[in-house]
Amino acid sequence: MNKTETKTGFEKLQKPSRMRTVLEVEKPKESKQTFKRLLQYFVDERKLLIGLLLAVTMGVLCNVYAPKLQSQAIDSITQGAFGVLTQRLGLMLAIYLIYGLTSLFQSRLSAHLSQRVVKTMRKDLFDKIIDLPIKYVDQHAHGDLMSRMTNDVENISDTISQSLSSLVAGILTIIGTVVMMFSLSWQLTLLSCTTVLLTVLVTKKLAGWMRRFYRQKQILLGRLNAQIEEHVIGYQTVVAYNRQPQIVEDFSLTADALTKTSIRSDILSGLMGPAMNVINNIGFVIIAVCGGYFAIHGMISIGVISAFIVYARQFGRPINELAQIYGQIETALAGAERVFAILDETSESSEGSCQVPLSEGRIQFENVDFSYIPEKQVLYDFSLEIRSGHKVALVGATGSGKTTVVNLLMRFYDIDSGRILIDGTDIRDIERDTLRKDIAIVLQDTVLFTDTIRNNLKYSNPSADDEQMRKAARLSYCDKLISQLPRGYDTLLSSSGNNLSQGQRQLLAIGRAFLADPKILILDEATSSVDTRTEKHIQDAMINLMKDRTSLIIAHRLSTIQDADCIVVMDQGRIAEQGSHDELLAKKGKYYELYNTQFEGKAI
Ligand SMILES: Nc1ncnc2c1ncn2[C@@H]1O[C@H](COP(=O)(O)OP(=O)(O)OP(=O)(O)O)[C@@H](O)[C@H]1O
Repeated sequence: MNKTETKTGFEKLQKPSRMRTVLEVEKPKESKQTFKRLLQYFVDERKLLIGLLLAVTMGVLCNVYAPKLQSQAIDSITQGAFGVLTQRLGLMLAIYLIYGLTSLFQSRLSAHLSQRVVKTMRKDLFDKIIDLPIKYVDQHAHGDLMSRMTNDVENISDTISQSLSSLVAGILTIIGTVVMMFSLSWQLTLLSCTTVLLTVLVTKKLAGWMRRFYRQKQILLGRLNAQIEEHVIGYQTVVAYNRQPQIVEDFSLTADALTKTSIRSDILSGLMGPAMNVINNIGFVIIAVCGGYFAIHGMISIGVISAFIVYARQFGRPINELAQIYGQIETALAGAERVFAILDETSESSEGSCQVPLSEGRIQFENVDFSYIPEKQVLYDFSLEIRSGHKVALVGATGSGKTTVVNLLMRFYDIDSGRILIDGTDIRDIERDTLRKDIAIVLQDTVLFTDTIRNNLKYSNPSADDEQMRKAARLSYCDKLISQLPRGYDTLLSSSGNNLSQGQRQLLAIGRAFLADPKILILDEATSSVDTRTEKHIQDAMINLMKDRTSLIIAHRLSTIQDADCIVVMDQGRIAEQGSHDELLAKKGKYYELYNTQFEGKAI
């Protein structure tokens, strides 16, 4: 096997990419700390936890005491004490019955406990993801976030339900068994304990490796999910460019790496059982040889040897189980680390204490500098004043920073320096919710949800009544379109509105913005061509919507913004010029160039 073949699939896949940066940033945390945090989720369910611990303790007591009774029963046969024998057998029967009942309780309680912990964890995670700054979501593959929410949490849940009672029972059984063994023969007990040392060493080594592979496995699973998600969403583009073979190849590459890592991880967990068996058998040999020797020399009775053989098995089984559980817990901890890494991200704070609704909708950008990533500045010394009720258009080549201006006004990102004021108040002093309540945004990539048209329209204002909703639909020219649908406002949009055309979706988005009744309006003019009739409807709807509101339009076609109060021409993050359409044409500068380019039918 050459050197490359010895690498895991995971290592081979470590190609430079944006994902890689993300993966490398998340260094594993202290497992003790992760364990403590995971434990806290259980402590919060203390009633169930205490119930489970009681049931487990009861079961262990029964299990540990039964062999002693067995030893006494055997010795009573050799001594001919049949009264004692019947009594011991009766007691053993009662103990096994109680053991059966506690096992039943244990499995029920542990199922409830694990599912409740997982539910809380999923909720925390979802609340967090919903609250994360746009910046974080932008920089992380969505499939990976989903993978943490589903696979990692599921793994923690499986581990909890399978291992928690075994873990507690195992520890208690070992303690109880050692006490009982000591009460029978301290010499044999000490000899049996030599195997424990061996077990601990082997377990620690194997579990460490398992955890490493699990981490790799989950990262690859996250990447696989991200690939699937991207290609399902962008399926049309994939098919249009005949990229199916390429994406199948990319998918296979990740899937192969995942398979290799999974096989290695499975082999390791499979090794745990046989390794423990070997160690146990060594323990049996020690008891058989030394126990026989002690019995011949009259140091212990036959009953004690029989009890020791049961105890040795009882002692070995939880050690075996603990060894395997330790491996599982290690992998669950690796999953928990990935979950906690998201929980530890700083939420988008609502900062700013001002909750007073915007009064006029006057916007001022003052010497704003901004960069998404430190080494690449996007806006330079950007200053602009938009008076209340005015209509301002941002134009400029692609990548010149138009969308960025909007992102900053919405506080999706915070500026590096300068100020943005609305009605004279710095937007950092306004509570985010208050700020966003008075700003509506209509993007060219309209987002609709798999829900009824009614709920999609009311998304911006759930308390609006049907009358207001119909009025908004009328003003946004989508009432006709809705009336032609089989169930009108109750028509269910399938897969996020894919059963509507892009133009129709945009009309609904305008209707939604109407219902929000905002002071400030942001319009991202659609670049995609829709039929002329729909385009006219969209334009008329936008004109209606802009009436008496401060509007900021990201314009792609200069023909639609000639009546704007001010046109701002952006060039590489700076304002190149600004003024009315006529003023800018007269200047014969950048705008004039752009206008002529479009007039000649070329793209800007
Ligand atoms: N999330 C992001 N992270 C890093 N850089 C970004 C991000 N979004 C945009 N940029 C960069 O910022 C610059 C300005 O982008 P912006 O989207 O504001 O341009 P635009 O004028 O709106 O372009 P278009 O007309 O194509 O929509 C571009 O160089 C772009 O690569």
